[in-house]
Amino acid sequence: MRIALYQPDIAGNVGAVLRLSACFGVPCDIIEPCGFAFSERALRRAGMDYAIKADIKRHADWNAFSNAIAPARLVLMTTKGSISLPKFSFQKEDIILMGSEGSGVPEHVHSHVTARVHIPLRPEFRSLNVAVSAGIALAEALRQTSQFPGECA
Ligand SMILES: C[S@@+](CC[C@H](N)C(=O)[O-])C[C@H]1O[C@@H](n2cnc3c(N)ncnc32)[C@H](O)[C@@H]1O
Repeated sequence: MRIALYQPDIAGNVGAVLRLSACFGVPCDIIEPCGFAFSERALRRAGMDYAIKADIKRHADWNAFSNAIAPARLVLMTTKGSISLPKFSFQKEDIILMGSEGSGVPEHVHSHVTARVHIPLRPEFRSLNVAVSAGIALAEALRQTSQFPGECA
């Protein structure tokens, strides 16, 4: 399992996802450009001591990411997903792709992914915070594939 962030805008959200990544031992791909100056130094300065222990791979853009990860399945978390999280079956090598805070991912990314999955919400609410949705999706994926730390598959 891996988690990938598409052009994240908010440093605090990236810090929260990198903390998930470090705590669960799940590598994190960051698809740039980011909406802020991303660097290990900045993470250290912000006191994100968990985050700097994450296995981070930075990619200059979508094409660089896409070439680096083939042939893994890409599971896009999106409010427009055609299948709901409780009904989706994860596989061990899946990459969970999260959209950017403002605009999710562009159409060409929607058409590139293997599956588009939504977390069901009450109808009057549009979306969750990106780091919260990453945590919910990752927990379900790790549970289904018996990949929580210390679990034997
Ligand atoms: C604040 S939302 C962005 C909303 C954006 N307007 C869109 O259409 O994707 C940031 C990211 O969190 C994830 N997300 C938020 N709520 C979600 C939900 N209910 N189901 C699946 N993913 C969700 C998606 O990856 C989304 O791109």
